[in-house]
Amino acid sequence: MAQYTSASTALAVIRLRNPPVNALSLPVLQALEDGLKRADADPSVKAIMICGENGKFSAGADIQGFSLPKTRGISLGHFVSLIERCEKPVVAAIEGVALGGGLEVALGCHYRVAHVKARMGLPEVTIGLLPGGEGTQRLPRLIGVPAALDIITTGRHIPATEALKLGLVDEVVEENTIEAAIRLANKVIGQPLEPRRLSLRPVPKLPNMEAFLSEALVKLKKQARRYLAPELCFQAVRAATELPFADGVRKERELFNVLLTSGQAQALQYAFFAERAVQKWTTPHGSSWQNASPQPIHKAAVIGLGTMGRGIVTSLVKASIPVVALEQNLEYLNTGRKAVMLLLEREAMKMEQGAQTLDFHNPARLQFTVDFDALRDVDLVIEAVFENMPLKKEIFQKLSRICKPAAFLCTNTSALNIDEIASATSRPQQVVGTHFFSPAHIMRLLEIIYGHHTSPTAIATAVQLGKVLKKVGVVVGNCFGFAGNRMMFPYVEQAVFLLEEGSRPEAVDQVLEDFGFKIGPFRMSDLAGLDVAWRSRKGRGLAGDSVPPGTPARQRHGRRYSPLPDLLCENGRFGQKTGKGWYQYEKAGGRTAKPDPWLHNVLTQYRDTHHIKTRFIDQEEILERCLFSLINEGFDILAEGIASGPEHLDVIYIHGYGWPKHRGGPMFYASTVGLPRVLAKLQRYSEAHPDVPALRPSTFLKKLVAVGNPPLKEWMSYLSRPSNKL
Ligand SMILES: CC(C)(COP(=O)(O)OP(=O)(O)OC[C@H]1O[C@@H](n2cnc3c(N)ncnc32)[C@H](O)[C@@H]1OP(=O)(O)O)[C@@H](O)C(=O)NCCC(=O)NCCSC(=O)/C=C/CCCCCCCCCCCCC(=O)O
Repeated sequence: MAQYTSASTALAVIRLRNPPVNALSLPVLQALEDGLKRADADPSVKAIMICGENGKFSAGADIQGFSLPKTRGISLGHFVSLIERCEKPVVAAIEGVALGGGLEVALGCHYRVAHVKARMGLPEVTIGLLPGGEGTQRLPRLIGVPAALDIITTGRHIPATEALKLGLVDEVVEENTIEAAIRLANKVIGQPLEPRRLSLRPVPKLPNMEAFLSEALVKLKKQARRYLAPELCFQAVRAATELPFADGVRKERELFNVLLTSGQAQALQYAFFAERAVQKWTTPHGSSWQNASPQPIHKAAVIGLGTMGRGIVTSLVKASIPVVALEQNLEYLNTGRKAVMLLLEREAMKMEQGAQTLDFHNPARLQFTVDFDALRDVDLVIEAVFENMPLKKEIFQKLSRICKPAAFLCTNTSALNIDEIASATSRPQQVVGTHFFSPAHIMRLLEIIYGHHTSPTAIATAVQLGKVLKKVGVVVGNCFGFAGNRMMFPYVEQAVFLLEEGSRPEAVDQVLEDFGFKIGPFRMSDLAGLDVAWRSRKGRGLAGDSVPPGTPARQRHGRRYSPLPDLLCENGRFGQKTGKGWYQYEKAGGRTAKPDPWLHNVLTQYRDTHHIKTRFIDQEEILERCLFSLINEGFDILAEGIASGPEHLDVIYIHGYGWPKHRGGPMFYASTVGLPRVLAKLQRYSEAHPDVPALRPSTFLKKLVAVGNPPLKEWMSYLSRPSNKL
């Protein structure tokens, strides 16, 4: 828990010990206190060093423990103050990470020595909290308000070199941190400790403190979208500028308790563990890390340099994987090359700020070609051409002939059948879906889709590739739209139905943006381009010439259908790219959405033509119909074994679809609303709209309500058998 030893007669060593990251549990903190008291009482001890076991200082308070009743009333500040008040110099030896409560412990120490590879930070804001171990009061006193506010409100990790520049640490070493800390401890024995006690220091003044704080608050509020923690972090830091230390600490504790009981902290902590849970993937057939080893990818290829392909190439280059980028002709290749180079230059500039370099001018690292033969020696190919099954099959047939037998063949598709694509090859076991999200070099989600024949090794290799690309890879089964888009279809469908019934794009978007989405469904469709889904609907016989004559305008296959999106496309309104879609924009490619009187007129005429009685639709109905239909689909996906748990769907939505993280993801949100309420509302909406299957409650949801609304982590145990539609 925390081991007490002595490095020499004069030096006591307290080693935090709680693998894997030395999280601060109650036993760790108790042992820390015992160690301090023992060292204080021992006259032969002249200095104390605090370090962490296994090359990691500490990743902070044990996040699992926040909700436990036994931790109520426990103050980390008490332990940090004990360190600071120590009459013998205390030196922190920081290796690996010192995060959250870990860094607060280090701030209680009189001196800090860090290894050059160590990272420090106060990431509590990312789990819905604030640094509640007096960190909001000590850090501004040490490094000033602007830097402290940045670190506390963003939660970003600071590399040791930056920490040294900021004055967060006293020394950075390249070799043995423990020895360097011992040296420093021996050097400072006998020196006055008062100036080293941060609680006694004043907060450094700024000539324009009030203006600085007001501006920072405006910025934070703009980004927060109902996410409480950044603003409360701000208030705690402001308290440090206005109040004496002890009063600031009281304020910090008060704000911490508001966050702890807000529900947002619970959602964000759930999201933290969900992200880690999905990395331990399994499939209904029993494949998992346990029985599959990823193969190394020394060289990759990307086919197609459209928007997706460009982002994927950029991601691979950033991960130092040599890439062959292939296009169908020289004209497309040159356009693609220029676009990729631009992206890489931008990325290189960003990386330079963090003292990293990006080498992409070397042809051994990035090669552009129109020749499929250049793909002979690659270990993995990612095909990223547009969503056209015959084209994808033609490419996979070619790849099957040209690539070496061990090569993995990935398809970047957002909905198409992996098995059908794999059927074009002689190695379906090596075919896997890799659904990147646009922009692919920025968005963190990677949906990894296994087909009927995909081998565990191929899945493991794709998951490992995701890790190397710094993505969150979520393994799902094969069905139309996979997990993410399949849940998105009913959401967007409801949004359009709401327009038919009387609402407007701006009203629907506003409700969902107020809920916390980055952008509502109509702004999102305009951004993505309405033509993409139109092409898909035409391909599936839902729109255009392939619709059988005599089909009612607002019905397909006996279900309600809205031709409104088709109508927009027929008028050349493809969204931002054409300057018009559900909104109007300042120009083609413009970003500022303005309500469009043209659309409002079209909606009025449309309702008249189809004899739809317009009614006022309130915010509650907008929110529930959009979200509950999406969640309902999620329950079907779980029941079919397409995703292995609700956490998977939540991670997909947080990292791929702009779901507000402080609401934990759609399935977590459903659990907070209460499944009986979700079911009751779906039943009501379904009765009002019997021709909309997406509103018909899922059998699995009904079952969970019937068994008494169990907690989310128990849901999967109510499925009688793990099944998959494959
Ligand atoms: C950067 C990381 C540290 C490491 O990243 P990586 O190498 O990629 O590894 P991971 O897969 O992320 O993590 C490995 C495993 O470790 C688990 N983990 C990581 N951090 C914690 C943590 N802080 N608590 C619990 N468990 C943690 C992780 O789940 C993995 O487990 P598994 O292998 O999947 O099973 C990265 O992990 C990271 O960023 N971690 C989070 C850092 C963070 O957010 N820190 C802030 C924590 S909040 C805090 O410090 C708040 C302080 C203020 C007030 C506190 C008041 C309460 C005081 C005492 C309460 C003590 C409760 C005690 C309960 C008890 O005794 O039982």
